[in-house]
Amino acid sequence: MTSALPAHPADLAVACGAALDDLRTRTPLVQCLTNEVTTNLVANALLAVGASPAMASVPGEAEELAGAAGAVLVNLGTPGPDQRASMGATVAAASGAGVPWVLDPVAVGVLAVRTRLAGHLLAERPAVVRGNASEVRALAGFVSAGRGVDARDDVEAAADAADALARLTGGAVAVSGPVDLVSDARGQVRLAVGDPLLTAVTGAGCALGGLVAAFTAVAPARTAAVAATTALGLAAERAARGARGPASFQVGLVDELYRLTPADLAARVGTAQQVGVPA
Ligand SMILES: Nc1ncnc2c1ncn2[C@@H]1O[C@H](COP(=O)(O)OP(=O)(O)O)[C@@H](O)[C@H]1O
Ligand SMILES: Cc1ncsc1CCOP(=O)(O)O
Repeated sequence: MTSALPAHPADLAVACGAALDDLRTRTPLVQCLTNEVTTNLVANALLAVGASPAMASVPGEAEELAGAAGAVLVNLGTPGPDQRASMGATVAAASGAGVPWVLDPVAVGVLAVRTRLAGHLLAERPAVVRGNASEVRALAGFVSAGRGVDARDDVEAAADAADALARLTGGAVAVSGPVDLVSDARGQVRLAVGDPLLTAVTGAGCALGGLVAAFTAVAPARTAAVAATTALGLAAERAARGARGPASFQVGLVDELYRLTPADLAARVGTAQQVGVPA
């Protein structure tokens, strides 16, 4: 982690732009234990912002790579036997080596095996938890309306859960939705950014988890969460303009992540931030 934690909204915008610049210069290795549905989109999103993705799930190799990576992503979307056997050692190796790791608790609260697994993994204190509102509520022990991988709770209904999780981990928690929320010990940031087409392709949330991980390699947790959320959201806004539907939108999304500049990102972080708690 390199940049200082920014205090003011304008400082946060500048820090996010600087983080994208750092990412493109340093091309950090991001070791991903992620699901088999969306792994290609996650890898391409990471490449598009300048990171170097590696999906190594085999027990032994997974933790070996985690200790040498710039950041680690653990996404619980399809936790098969290899991943279940390697996740604990992978996050322990990351924590032991001072490598930040991100937990994406896909469908936690809906399915028992991954809900238990997520509870164990939390003990290794992820730098960022990135989930939708239902997942964040469930992970924090709140009653959740989640069904499958999609949220059935509003982002604002997960605000207290996000704060509680952030206190537990000492890191940041990013709740995705129409207006995203990032919580850490210093408070909450709300970001009005993105396009509804993000909900029409599978893997937008997973790609966001990957991007958050990439940014944690070069920036503190809150800056990383805000930068990744805004990068994906801005790319989506631009991709939506030329899209004929979800498939061309997904192609355009990767193109727009690739074309994003630090100045673009800093400017959109500036305009995306919402002041005050919505009624
Ligand atoms: N209605 C919406 N309008 C604009 N952006 C959205 C909307 N819903 C979700 N997003 C964005 O889509 C991305 C994935 O969020 P989400 O769909 O909540 O994740 P998940 O796939 O984990 O359920 C985030 O960047 C979020 O900001
Ligand atoms: C459909 C599905 N099933 C298990 S993982 C997965 C992908 C979920 O991706 P996202 O929540 O990012 O759309």
